[in-house]
Amino acid sequence: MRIALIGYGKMGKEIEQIALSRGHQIGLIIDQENQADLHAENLKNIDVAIEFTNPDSALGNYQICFEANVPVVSGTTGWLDKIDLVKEKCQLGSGFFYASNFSLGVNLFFELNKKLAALMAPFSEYNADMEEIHHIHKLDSPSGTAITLAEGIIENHPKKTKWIEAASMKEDELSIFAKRHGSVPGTHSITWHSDVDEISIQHLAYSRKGFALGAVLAAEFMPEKKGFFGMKDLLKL
Ligand SMILES: NC(=O)c1ccc[n+]([C@@H]2O[C@H](COP(=O)([O-])OP(=O)(O)OC[C@H]3O[C@@H](n4cnc5c(N)ncnc54)[C@H](O)[C@@H]3O)[C@@H](O)[C@H]2O)c1
Ligand SMILES: O=C(O)C1=N[C@H](C(=O)O)CCC1
Repeated sequence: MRIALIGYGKMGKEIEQIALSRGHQIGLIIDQENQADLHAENLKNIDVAIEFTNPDSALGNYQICFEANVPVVSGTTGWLDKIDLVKEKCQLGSGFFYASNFSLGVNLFFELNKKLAALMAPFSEYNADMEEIHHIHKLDSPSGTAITLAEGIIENHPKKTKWIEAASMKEDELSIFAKRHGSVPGTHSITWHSDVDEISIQHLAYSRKGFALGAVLAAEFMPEKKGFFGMKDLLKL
């Protein structure tokens, strides 16, 4: 496959290594300095674009790819307030794959988190909170992964109706504590506390390799696809 990398930062470079090792070609690399090169002519022989930039640039990049009929895999977080615009484009025939976290381990963790929340539903003596830790360069907070985890709890626990990024004493609010340290690739923990004990689950990424491999597998899934896809479609979870 010929891949366009849009965003050649920490993730773009990691994805390049995995894509080359799986026999793909990188046909185009776009970063901030040459963003004007992202246009239909340069996308002509591209099978799929992989986009990891930032919350402000993502939607514009998707639109250019959609106009050029190139499917997009994106992991950029912090832009989901505009997701309806992307879904509308997908209904009109564009192809888009999104995951707040592309790693297999995190996607298994999403399922475990939902099951634990459902198990806790009848036991009001337990209350949950969440901690996420990432590197100091991360722009968005809480992480996209933390928001997906929070949504998994809210869907499966009748008392939780919203998340907040602060300590809350309200029973219906799930507290998320976002911390930024050094070069941490991504750690997410959920703890259910009672007066007598606690149960914690944690996912800790050792590096960005798991995210990058998931993004390349998503890219391999996308050529010729139309519609909006996610990790559930890829992993059949
Ligand atoms: N879904 C996942 O599994 C996953 C994993 C890691 C990171 N992320 C997300 O991916 C995004 C990128 O992460 P990163 O660690 O690679 O960040 P990064 O800052 O290292 O890289 C982003 C790159 O995008 C470039 N850029 C900025 N504006 C651009 C534009 N208009 N066009 C093209 N390139 C542009 C920057 O110059 C930079 O090189 C973030 O939103 C992060 O939260 C998601
Ligand atoms: O390094 C980042 O930035 C990460 N972003 C994603 C998120 O916001 O959840 C995935 C983990 C790494």
